[in-house]
Amino acid sequence: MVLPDVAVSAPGKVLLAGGYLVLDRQYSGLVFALDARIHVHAKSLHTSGAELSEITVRSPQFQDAEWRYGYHLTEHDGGVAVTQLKGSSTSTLSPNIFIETALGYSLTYISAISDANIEPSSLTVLADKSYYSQSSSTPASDLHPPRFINFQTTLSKAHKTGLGSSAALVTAFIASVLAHYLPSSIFSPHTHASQNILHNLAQAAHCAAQGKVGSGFDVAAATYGSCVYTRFSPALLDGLGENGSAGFSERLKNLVHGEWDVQVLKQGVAVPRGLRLVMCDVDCGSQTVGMVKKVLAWRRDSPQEAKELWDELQTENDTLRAILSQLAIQEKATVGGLTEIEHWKALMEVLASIRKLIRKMSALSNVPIEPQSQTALLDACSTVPGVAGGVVPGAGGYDAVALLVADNEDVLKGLRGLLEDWEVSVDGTRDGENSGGVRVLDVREEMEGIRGEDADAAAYSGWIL
Ligand SMILES: Nc1ncnc2c1ncn2[C@@H]1O[C@H](COP(=O)(O)OP(=O)(O)O)[C@@H](O)[C@H]1O
Ligand SMILES: C[C@@](O)(CCOP(=O)(O)OP(=O)(O)O)CC(=O)O
Repeated sequence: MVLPDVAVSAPGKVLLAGGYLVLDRQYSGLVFALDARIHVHAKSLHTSGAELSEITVRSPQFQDAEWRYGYHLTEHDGGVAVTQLKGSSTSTLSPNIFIETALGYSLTYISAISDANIEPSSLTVLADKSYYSQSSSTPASDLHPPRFINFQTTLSKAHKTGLGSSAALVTAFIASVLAHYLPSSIFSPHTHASQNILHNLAQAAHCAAQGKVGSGFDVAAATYGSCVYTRFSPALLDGLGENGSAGFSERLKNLVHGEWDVQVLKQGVAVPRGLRLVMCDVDCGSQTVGMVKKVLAWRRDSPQEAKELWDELQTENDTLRAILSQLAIQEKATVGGLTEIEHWKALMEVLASIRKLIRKMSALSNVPIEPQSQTALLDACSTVPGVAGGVVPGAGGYDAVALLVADNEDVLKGLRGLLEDWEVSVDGTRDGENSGGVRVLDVREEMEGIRGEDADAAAYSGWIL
């Protein structure tokens, strides 16, 4: 049977409100998908016959980014095991744990639910520019710059901008493999039922590859798009075991088809017309390792203090969502009229109030969630005309700020002007040490999650072998 060429894309994310809180099912996170996407194209691989069971994955925007896998059904219902094959002249032996795990989980799921013949295939990963801070390989004067650029470095040397590349990659990759091997009556990225399957499978694979169970808001955004996210109980993944262990195939199928207590609310989540999200990447060698552990340790040690603060934060986060959604419904927020309406003031106030509570959490937990240099940056951005305010997104730290601004070019110009010579330094370090510039990323919010793409799209030509 001839299997179709397919392409699927998944968006990046920003957790605008609810960092840390979202780790607990009692609270939720307001997550926006971003229009920076990772695409995965899949097609049949016509081998010369030397290696029959082979799947090749390439990420051609990076140097040495080709991985070849052999695969076979294991004994005792252990699922489909994949093993990285020795490189050809162009392929690398350095593993890509996210791709390897996503491939093993997808093939195991396919073999558990169907008789599909897993023929050799070739997958190509293409990421939008904003995932990495590398300077573009195309001149700025180019009127029609290509969608995908050569990042001219290796994956391990590339400087990530924190948009959630591994979650978007794993989600798009699994969707692409399922869409390639399964008939569209069984899996199609647009149907709700398929999205639930994809979400569950991607969460399981992403946790396995990461070696930890986070809240999963990034995989939820990659699948469903912008939403209010209440996490799944981590216990759901208990007992799944490793790919290849006896009975893994059945356990994975049951997990993916089972009831998940995750909650994804899309209604009432919007950025109104006339407003937009802006992400700024801070190029600062910050050390954020261990921040989650430290915040959770503070919460364990001071449960009452933490509960009061988190409840207050949740209320403000809900208010932020409500203001945005009311504005979206009213659609009064035209570019010219926006600053006049009452909601604009309310939006500024709620962002300021969220920041105040986050700074309180920073102080109480002694974790630099909104460190002083980010306070200075956010304060300065908030003085630019047309900027309602901003926050440190996700876990916070020195890496990024997210702003809500009137959607027009003058505001962006104002911001770029401010940031041109701005330097953020890790608090307590000397000038120039551990410091870096700030860049407005070319991304904005987007409502949609996983998306089937045209496999023959012109943007892919030249990248697919
Ligand atoms: N474009 C890509 N091509 C291939 N692998 C990728 C790509 N983007 C991300 N990955 C995989 O995801 C890993 C990065 O994941 P991680 O460090 O968790 O970053 P993030 O916070 O962006 O998710 C990479 O080491 C690689 O395995
Ligand atoms: C602390 C958190 O609630 C949010 C972290 O959000 P980030 O967006 O900072 O995450 P990474 O992209 O994984 O670095 C942890 C979680 O929800 O898993």
